[in-house]
Amino acid sequence: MSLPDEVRRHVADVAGRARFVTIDRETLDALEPGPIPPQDATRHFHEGEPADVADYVLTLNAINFGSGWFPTLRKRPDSSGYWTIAWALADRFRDRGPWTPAELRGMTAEEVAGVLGQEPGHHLMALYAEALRALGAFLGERRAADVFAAADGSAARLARAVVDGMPFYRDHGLYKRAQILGSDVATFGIGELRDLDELTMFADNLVPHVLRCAGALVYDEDLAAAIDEGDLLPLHRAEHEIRCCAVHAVELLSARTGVPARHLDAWLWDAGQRPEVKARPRHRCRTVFY
Ligand SMILES: Nc1nc2c(c(CN[C@H]3C=C[C@H](O)[C@@H]3O)cn2[C@@H]2O[C@H](COP(=O)(O)O)[C@@H](O)[C@H]2O)c(=O)[nH]1
Repeated sequence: MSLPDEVRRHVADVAGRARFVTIDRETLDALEPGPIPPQDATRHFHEGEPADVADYVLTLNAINFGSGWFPTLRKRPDSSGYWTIAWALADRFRDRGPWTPAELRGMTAEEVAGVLGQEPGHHLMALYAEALRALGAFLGERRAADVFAAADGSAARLARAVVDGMPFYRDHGLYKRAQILGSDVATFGIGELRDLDELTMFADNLVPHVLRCAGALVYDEDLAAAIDEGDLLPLHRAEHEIRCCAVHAVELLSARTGVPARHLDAWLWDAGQRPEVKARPRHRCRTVFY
């Protein structure tokens, strides 16, 4: 079974017996997909040699997590947590190019903090350094382009490779970062992948929040109160139900509209950048998975 199919089966099972989250089918079935946003050429590194852009995509993906800590990060102007990290990394690639696998294997929290403009002692910097050291070990003497080529045109196979190769990708049942990697390889124009439409929605904390704001996901009273209070959720249980129900809801939306889940994800995630959506607290969980 392909990794995305494994996710589809898992989320349908969790959604079918969820205790804290329900999918409001009437609201979901009334949703009409919106536009996919254009690429951001300032805050993403698109302009380099293809091999360097490939290194950027994999390096960014390896640290594309930390949303549970984002309120404690120093943000760049008009930029969310993700965009702060993506932009700072893009500037590092502009100034000094990619890290070599050997440099990645020797990565320190101090160096990452320096690149990202954060406090060296911030816990997330230690996690990012650990993630980048694991990337360096996973690469060996390869470059990202070699990893993408080894996937032989399959986003599902690429996802399985990073899950097997790096512990921080083992977001079992959802595999958010492993799946968005293939989508980003396509988005950045650095590889042809033939099974992109097989990917599921990328289970972060923002897309479920957009669905909740739209009324398509309904949380039980205590869970909603905890989230609205800004409480950190423990990994799994209610947090896992939120992400699974969101992925399942997007699968239902994709089946009805014919729009691939990864495109629905891009529309919903972009909608989540709107101030009125950001003004309402979304769920926060301190994990390396998203
Ligand atoms: N579901 C989904 N989650 C996504 C993305 C992105 C950005 N990627 C796209 C952007 C342009 C390219 O097209 C990339 O594909 C980041 N995240 C997650 O969001 C969270 C942070 O959010 P905020 O606190 O607002 O920065 C964090 O867990 C981060 O991992 C996405 O696209 N979908």
